[in-house]
Order: sequence, then C-alpha cells, then structure tokens
Amino acid sequence: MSNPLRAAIVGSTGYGGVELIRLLQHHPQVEITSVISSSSAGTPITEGFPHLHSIMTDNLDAVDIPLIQSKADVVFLATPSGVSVKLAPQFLDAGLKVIDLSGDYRLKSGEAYKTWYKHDPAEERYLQQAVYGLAEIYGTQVKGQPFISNPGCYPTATLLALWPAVERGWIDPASIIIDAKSGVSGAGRGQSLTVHYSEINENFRAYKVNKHQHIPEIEQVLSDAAGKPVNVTFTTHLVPMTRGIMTTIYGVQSEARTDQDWVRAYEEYYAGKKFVRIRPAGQWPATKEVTGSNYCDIGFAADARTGRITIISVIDNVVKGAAGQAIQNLNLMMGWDEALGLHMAPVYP
Ligand SMILES: NC(=O)C1=CN([C@@H]2O[C@H](COP(=O)(O)OP(=O)(O)OC[C@H]3O[C@@H](n4cnc5c(N)ncnc54)[C@H](OP(=O)(O)O)[C@@H]3O)[C@@H](O)[C@H]2O)C=CC1
Ligand SMILES: CC(=O)N[C@@H](CCC(=O)OP(=O)(O)O)C(=O)O
Repeated sequence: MSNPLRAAIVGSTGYGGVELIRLLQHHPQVEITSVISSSSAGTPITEGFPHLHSIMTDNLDAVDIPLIQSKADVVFLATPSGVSVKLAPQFLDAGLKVIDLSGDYRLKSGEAYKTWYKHDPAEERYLQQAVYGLAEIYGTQVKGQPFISNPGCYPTATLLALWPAVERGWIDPASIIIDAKSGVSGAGRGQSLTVHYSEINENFRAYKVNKHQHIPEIEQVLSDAAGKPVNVTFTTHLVPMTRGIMTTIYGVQSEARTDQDWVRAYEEYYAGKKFVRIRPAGQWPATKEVTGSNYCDIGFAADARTGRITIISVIDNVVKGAAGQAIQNLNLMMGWDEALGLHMAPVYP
C-alpha cells in the first residue's frame, strides 16, 4: 500500500467525530493522525470515550492550524454551525483538504444562511468553492476537489428519495410534503432539555415546524432537479431512539403509475450506486434495517385512489447522514472506490 492519507478530525468529541473514528478504523487508505478538541486538548480521548480503549488512545490536540498542517493531509470538520465558517478557510489556506459536516457551506446564498442559521455566513469565495457532496447525485463533481460540504442528515434521506421523481417530472414539485423523524443523536452530544431522558422517553414531538434550517438546503437541490424554484413543506419530529431518520414523503403524481413503475424507475436511476437500496413493491424500510451502515433504503406506495405517491426513506443519521457520507466523499474526492471502508452491514437487531 502507498502511504496512507493522514486525517485529522476537529470535533472528535462529538457524535459525528467519534463516528468518523469508528468508521476510519476500517479504511484501508486512511490513518487518523490527529483528534482535535477545543475544550479538552491534552487529555486522552479514551477519558471521555472508554469504548475507544486499545483502538484510539491518542491525546486530543488543540485547534492549532500549524500543528494540524504538519500532521494531516485532510481535515474533517465535525463542528457546530458557525464554527466551520471560521475554521474551513484557515485549513484550506494552509493547503489541507477539507470535508465539512456542518451546514455552513451547503447553501450557496450567504443571505439564506444568515436567515436560517442565524450566524454570519462564510466569505463568498469559500461558499462558491465548496462542492455540495450529496454523493449519489453530485458525486462526479466531488472528484479532485479540495473542499466538500457534506449534506445534512434530513436532506440526505429526503433528497435521495425525491431527486429521481422530481428530475423525471413524475411528481408535482409544488405538492411535496416531507414528514421527517429523527433519533436524538441527530441533536449532537450537547445537553439540552429536549433530549433530556425524561423529556424524550415515551414521548414524540414535532419541532422547528416551517423553520428548520434544512428547508433551504432541500429546496436548493430540488430546484436544481426541477430546473425551476421548488418550495416544500417539511416537518421534523424527535423520536425516542438513538440513531435513525425516516422521511415519509407525499406528492401528487404527474400521471397514474404503479408501485412497480416506481420501483423500476428508481432501480434504474440508482443502478451501480451501492448505498441506495430500493425495496420491492409493497415493502417499506424501517430505521433498524440501516442502523450502523451507510445505506439509504427507499420504498414506495402509489395510491390510484388519490393520485398521490408516498415515498419512505431511512438512513442512520450518524453514518449516511454524517460520518459515512463524509468518508464516501473523501473516497470520491481521492478517486478511490466510493465504498472503501464503508462495507459494514447494518447492526440487527
Ligand atoms: N449528529 C448528527 O446526526 C449529524 C450532525 N451533523 C452536523 O455535524 C456537526 C457535528 O455534529 P455532532 O457531532 O452531532 O455535534 P456534537 O455537538 O456532538 O459535537 C460537536 C463538537 O464540536 C466541538 N466544538 C464545539 N465548538 C468548537 C469550536 N469553537 N472549535 C472547534 N470545535 C468545537 C465540540 O468538541 P470540543 O468541545 O471537544 O471541541 C463538540 O464535541 C454539526 O454541524 C452537525 O450539525 C450533520 C449531520 C448529522
Ligand atoms: C434531532 C435533531 O435535533 N437534529 C438536528 C439536526 C441538525 C444538524 O445535523 O445540523 P446541520 O444543520 O448542521 O445539518 C436538527 O433538527 O436541528
């Protein structure tokens, strides 16, 4: 094997970062050379994450650009929104490749970013440089690029389910309603009342209704698919489980089609894409069927009575929705097989 690519992870004490550590253990071309924390530098990562004993025992590095420049070729930013705005340009200017897991570079409009994320946007030239890495759709644009913006978790599940239908004109884009549910790890490791055990256990709540920051990301991509502006209704819910996202999507069909028509069209569209699995007619995916894996599973129910189509998709938010897709993007960036290091089967039960 040639020298491995040296990877640094900023935010390695968060759920996205620690999942990158887990997954990169199985990557044949990558070695993690720096795990970084802005609040716990100098302490061993095993102090906060005992499950890493004998797997990753390094001390956490500080967010020190020259140090990381000397230790790594690529840096994953698994940092909260607003942080990557400042960090990504510094790493890019230092000559590192950057894969950003936050929402800071997904929207091409800085104004829209400010409206939805409530932070000042990144500088225009960096916003324009970032390639949006929805791997199955824009993968060919990722190869050779130094700066990838990894999609949001909900947008990944939603857009893989909707892109073929919108691009082919099989669904009226104005009719789209996305009902999305996430496990609590989607909110990150930080504490808050909404993810407090006694608030979420045996509970089910909607949140950020019509205000979710993933709405403009979904609309940006669907507008690209449709070739005209698209607005969607998108409602998120918190489910008392750790991992997993399910989107249940409703739309009006442009003409009557059967479940089998939908299955065939999607199988054709995603032929050769290892991480999208289309369910046979009459079968719909459940979150547990993708847990721990990089798969997005999609099922259909066409309703001849109402003329609507229901599309259901599931992902593991921490894998396909974050760390897994980030590694898939690294593979595409480097011109490697997109599945390197990502061959794991779902954990079941
Ligand atoms: N969880 C999920 O399912 C998904 C998350 N994402 C996105 O990925 C990113 C990471 O998410 P997640 O891992 O869940 O979040 P967490 O809250 O679990 O972790 C974020 C980490 O960022 C670090 N951090 C905070 N402030 C700074 C700073 N100023 N400089 C450097 N590091 C900082 C913190 O570690 P420390 O204090 O040690 O520095 C923290 O551990 C977020 O932008 C999130 O929106 C995207 C898709 C899915
Ligand atoms: C369950 C839960 O709270 N999920 C988070 C997902 C946010 C996320 O991943 O943030 P980005 O905007 O960086 O993608 C949310 O709905 O805000």
